[in-house]
Amino acid sequence: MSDIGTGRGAPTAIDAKGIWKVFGRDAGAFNRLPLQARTPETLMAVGLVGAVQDATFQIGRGEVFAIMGLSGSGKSTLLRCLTRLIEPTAGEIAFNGRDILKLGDKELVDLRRQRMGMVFQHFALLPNRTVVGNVAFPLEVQGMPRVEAERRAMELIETVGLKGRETRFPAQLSGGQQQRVGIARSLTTNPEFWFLDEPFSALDPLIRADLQAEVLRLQQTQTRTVIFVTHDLDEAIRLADRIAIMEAGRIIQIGTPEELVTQPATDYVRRFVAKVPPARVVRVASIMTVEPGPATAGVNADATIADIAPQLVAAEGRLPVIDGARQVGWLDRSAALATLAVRI
Ligand SMILES: Nc1ncnc2c1ncn2[C@@H]1O[C@H](COP(=O)(O)OP(=O)(O)OP(=O)(O)O)[C@@H](O)[C@H]1O
Repeated sequence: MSDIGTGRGAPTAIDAKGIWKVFGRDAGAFNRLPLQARTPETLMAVGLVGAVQDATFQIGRGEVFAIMGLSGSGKSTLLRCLTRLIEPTAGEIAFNGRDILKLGDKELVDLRRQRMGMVFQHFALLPNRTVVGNVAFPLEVQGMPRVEAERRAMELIETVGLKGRETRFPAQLSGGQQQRVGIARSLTTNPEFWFLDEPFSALDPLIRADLQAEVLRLQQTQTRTVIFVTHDLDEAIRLADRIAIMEAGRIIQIGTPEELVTQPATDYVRRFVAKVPPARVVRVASIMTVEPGPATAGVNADATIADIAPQLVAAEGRLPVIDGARQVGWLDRSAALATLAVRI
């Protein structure tokens, strides 16, 4: 399988270690608790809520990383800790090796303005600015002359499919269009880190699918490190290289969609992924026979079995598997068809 885009093998962009976020009247009491006493039960006994508990993970540069779980499991709190919109109670967070919890206010503002883009469920557009005025705003804040900022804004407005609506005000747009403005605005500064918190959940299914496709398209043209929160497994599978599953403040498994479906760590994860058809997540590379050969055409090692269903229908026997321009193996047609038919 290719490492590009999966973040595997890529340098670590975000390194989070032992992150806790505790809410409560005396949240400071948490840091006075001995390490072994930092359990949900003890916290509850002293009137604290462990919204995020001991989260440790790395995200590779260029990786799309989803945080998912049921309502109240701590997804938004974790995302906000990563951007320091909420200060973690304990833990370490490094971006490209630099500890962001040690940044002063000005450095943090600079980091957010120059290298982070953020999109939230509620669009938070400026009501008195037009579409182009909203999208250009982050660049103007950075000091770019208005004409230049608006020129760059126009490019992004076109990218998100809002050309022709640039002089409208937010109130004159539908929810989906407003969210597109939010997406364009979050990208004007060409951020290295893109944080999205349930960006599409207020939208109807067709617009949602359009915007998901837009995110994938943008990711192919300008690779960035993307961290997004969703409670929609379908969305996570579609967009993410890896998914972190949270339950009651803890990350209980991190894996590719295929790993979560084929090797769920707990019953909770198993129930979460129970409805996912394996063919949607199992990749050709996982079930092929490794055997280099001379073929230059065949099925892509990185494709899912569902992706190659039309080729399976037409094929006989086995299909060459291609990675880049090389044949890396063979895919047995009946083994692949079994994935389509079977639940794991
Ligand atoms: N400011 C706060 N004060 C106290 N408790 C909070 C605060 N913010 C969040 N919590 C609690 O922390 C836990 C995690 O909340 P969070 O919003 O991160 O969950 P979530 O998984 O994003 O949920 P949802 O999908 O419903 O948005 C919840 O129990 C919530 O009640």
